[in-house]
Amino acid sequence: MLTAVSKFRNKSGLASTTRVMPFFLSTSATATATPLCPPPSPYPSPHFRLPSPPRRGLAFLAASAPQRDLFPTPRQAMASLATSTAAAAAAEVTHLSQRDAADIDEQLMGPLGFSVDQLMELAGLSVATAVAEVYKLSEHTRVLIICGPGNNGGDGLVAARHLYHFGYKPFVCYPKRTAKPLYSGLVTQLESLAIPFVPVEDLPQDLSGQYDIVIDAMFGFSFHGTPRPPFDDLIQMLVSLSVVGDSAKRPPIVSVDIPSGWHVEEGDVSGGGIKPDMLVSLTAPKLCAKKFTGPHHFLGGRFVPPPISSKYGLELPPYPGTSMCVRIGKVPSVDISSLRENYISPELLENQVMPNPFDQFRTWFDEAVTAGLREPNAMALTTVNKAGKPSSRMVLLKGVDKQGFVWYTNYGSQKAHDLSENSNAALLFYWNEMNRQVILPTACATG
Ligand SMILES: NC(=O)C1=CN([C@@H]2O[C@H](COP(=O)(O)OP(=O)(O)OC[C@H]3O[C@@H](n4cnc5c(N)ncnc54)[C@H](OP(=O)(O)O)[C@@H]3O)[C@@H](O)[C@H]2O)[C@H](O)CC1
Ligand SMILES: [K+]
Repeated sequence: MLTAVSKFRNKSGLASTTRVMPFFLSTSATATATPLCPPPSPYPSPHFRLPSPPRRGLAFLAASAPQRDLFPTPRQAMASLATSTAAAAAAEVTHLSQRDAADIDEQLMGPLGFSVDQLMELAGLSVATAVAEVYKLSEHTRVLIICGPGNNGGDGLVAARHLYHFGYKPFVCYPKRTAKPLYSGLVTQLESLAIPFVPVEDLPQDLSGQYDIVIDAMFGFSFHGTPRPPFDDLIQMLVSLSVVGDSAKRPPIVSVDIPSGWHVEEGDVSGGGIKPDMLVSLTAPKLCAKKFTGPHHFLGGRFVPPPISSKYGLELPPYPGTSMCVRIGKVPSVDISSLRENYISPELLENQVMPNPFDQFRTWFDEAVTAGLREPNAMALTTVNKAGKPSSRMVLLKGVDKQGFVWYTNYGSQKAHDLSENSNAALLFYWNEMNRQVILPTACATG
């Protein structure tokens, strides 16, 4: 029997300690082969249910389906904040003419000292990270990248390499290869990764069965006129793909910089062009992007120096943190029931955990810190008032030892008030990235 401790601060700032009543620890981690938690069902229960308390003491759960709606990770919260901030700024984003896009390119690679390889690498990396942000590896693995003869095609080749390293399985269709060292080098890099190059004639007319994502890297801002073979047929293939009604049943189309075949400024003039699900604009969106109606519009190419921004009066959203891409435009409304993740962590058996739950907690906590998780000491504290009404909030663990878990609050807080009326409380640590959570149902007492 051990004790959890909470320290309370009074309003004058003086800390006093709250002794938490004893709680029981499971010391029965015997060598049975019973999983502590079964593999989760991929289908969430239609009913909201509070987790049933574990047998006694600390419960260590691995690979368990998290209660996402109740408990977003700090990273998710950050991402959604960045997303909504960017969406608010979307109205202000500058759209470039074809001429300005080409001018900017020339200046970057002239007086501003960039090389095309460098810019292409950053552009392709942006595309790969944007794709990975929207289309999770757990549900989209096979990526077909159709590359054109120019730099847009080069971006596609670079993206293919990064997607490979992110764990995707890329396939490249590159029918008109450009005989320059930059492009042949990119091809060699992909060949060294055994990424298949698929001839146009080997592509199935209906791409839905073989690929989970199709990346259109055929033409960018230098496209003009109407598409010539073999790109005319390839574009038609993507057009037929996008008319399949149910977007969940076909691979999404991701266009790099410009939906290929669209007029760079006017957009899909005939109305019979590609309708991409996602557009990754590079440097700044081109005028045609105003006609993009798909759910995901991202900006990539995080390399614009101030002389370019000021010369062209560029209004662009800030990139969050170290990200290579940022969402612009409307944030799509999410079908909450479709949010699920496949958990592939190994099961956790009773005979794999330490006999002393505090030792096990400390090991997992240290692993969470070492893994670089943000605020691994954040925990949900649930208290219950005398009327039996529960309330939860996030608090920070300030210490742990064999006497218990320590956090701070002041006497005036609701949690302190609840605890003074009712000593029942629960703590929950949730380390999403490690597929782990620790639950402590316990009784607290001030001291
Ligand atoms: N600063 C940036 O944002 C950067 C963007 N990058 C990417 O580069 C493209 C622009 O690349 P560019 O090489 O200038 O142009 P395209 O990729 O659009 O393609 C030009 C080739 O396409 C041929 N073409 C043009 N029209 C047609 C057509 N109707 N049918 C068939 N082929 C066509 C063209 O041949 P031509 O003989 O007609 O001249 C070229 O071979 C930009 O959009 C970004 O994706 C950089 O990677 C980094 C910097
Ligand atoms: K494109």
